[in-house]
Amino acid sequence: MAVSMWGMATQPRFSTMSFHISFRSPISRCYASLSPSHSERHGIRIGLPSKGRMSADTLELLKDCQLSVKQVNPRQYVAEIPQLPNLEVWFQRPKDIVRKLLSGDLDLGIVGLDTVSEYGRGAEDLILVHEALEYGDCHLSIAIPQYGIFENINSVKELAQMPQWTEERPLRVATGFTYLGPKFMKENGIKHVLFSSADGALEAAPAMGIADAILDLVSSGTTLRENNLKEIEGGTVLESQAVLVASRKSLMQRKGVLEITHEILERFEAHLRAIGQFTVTANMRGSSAEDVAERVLSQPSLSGLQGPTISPVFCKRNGKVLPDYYAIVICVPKKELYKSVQQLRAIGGSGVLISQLTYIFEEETPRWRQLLSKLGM
Ligand SMILES: Nc1ncnc2c1ncn2[C@@H]1O[C@H](COP(=O)(O)OP(=O)(O)OP(=O)(O)O)[C@@H](O)[C@H]1O
Ligand SMILES: O=P(O)(O)OC[C@H]1O[C@H](OP(=O)(O)OP(=O)(O)O)[C@H](O)[C@@H]1O
Ligand SMILES: [Mg+2]
Repeated sequence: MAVSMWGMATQPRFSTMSFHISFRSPISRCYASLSPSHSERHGIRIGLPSKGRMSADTLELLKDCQLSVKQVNPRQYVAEIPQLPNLEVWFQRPKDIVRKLLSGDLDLGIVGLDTVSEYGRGAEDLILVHEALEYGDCHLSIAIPQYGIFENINSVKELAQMPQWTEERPLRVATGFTYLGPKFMKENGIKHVLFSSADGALEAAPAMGIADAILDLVSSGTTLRENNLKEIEGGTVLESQAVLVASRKSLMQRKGVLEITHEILERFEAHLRAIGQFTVTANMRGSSAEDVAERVLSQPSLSGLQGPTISPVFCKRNGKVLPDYYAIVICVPKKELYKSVQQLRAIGGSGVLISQLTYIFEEETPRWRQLLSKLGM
């Protein structure tokens, strides 16, 4: 057995093949005996991270989508979203959200893709409804020391080819990702690896002599740098960000889950599309709406998502109602904002008003189609 597991402290050795974490934790089994099982309960449940770096951003995303969570106090693990009265919110640790989706104790959840991949272990019952909620960005990566025998090692290939690793003395990797780690090594044909399960401050393991390398989440890279570790080419196991995940069984069988998922998905997509877009309105004189449109469209930063929308603003002159000037409305990406204002001014625009967009609803939610097709509908 090339890839195997060793315990860091007093844990016994495990081989990867025989190392299986039960999806149903003792806690969820205990809940199951106390509360109605998957088929018996009627409420629809979403699991949200109870703590950690995903927690605040998740609540903020929901709030931005007008789905504010009403939680009586931070230690209460059940809450509600008044806009979605049929939905129960349960605050759980990210890994428990995935475990409870699999055990049928939750229907929907928001966690990092890393957590879904590690604790979901490719289970068919888990469906990614939205795979890019645009926060919680990080990647799961192998890191090795910058010094000593690793000084000139810069890729996974070079790491694997080091003569130091043998069956008797394998490469020791400390990680909390005891499913994804061995899987990655196997897929990359890396022999003579021994994984140890550990959580928290993994970056200290090489300097302490406990491991040769680590496999952990990286976002800014500061922790690696501060501990004289480096990432290597080909060593990224997974790119991760927050995702909306659902139980296939719940979507297909539990009344109302599909409808609630549709509403949440529509709001998420419309909101995320709107982030970074502004509506810009301005006034412009011109002989006709077409004349104004031509001037607007001659500028590269003013073409908008669709449009521009140009409406006549009327006034009464000598008893006659006539178009006096035109109001222009366009959508502009945040990074183009100032350029757009300059271009509007250059073509005679005045009174430029800018407001942030909350939602952009398209005719159809692309991910909804994808979800239905994943469900075979
Ligand atoms: N730099 C980062 N380190 C760890 N996780 C990150 C980072 N950046 C984003 N994340 C995301 O945040 C998620 C939750 O991380 P967090 O450390 O808050 O909780 P946790 O690790 O599950 O809790 P605990 O460490 O107490 O077990 C990760 O699964 C990942 O998706
Ligand atoms: O690339 P960086 O921005 O430096 O972030 C990476 C670090 O953040 C996480 O630890 P966390 O803060 O969650 O502490 P933990 O080890 O207790 O989980 C992760 O396990 C890394 O150690
Ligand atoms: Mg952590």
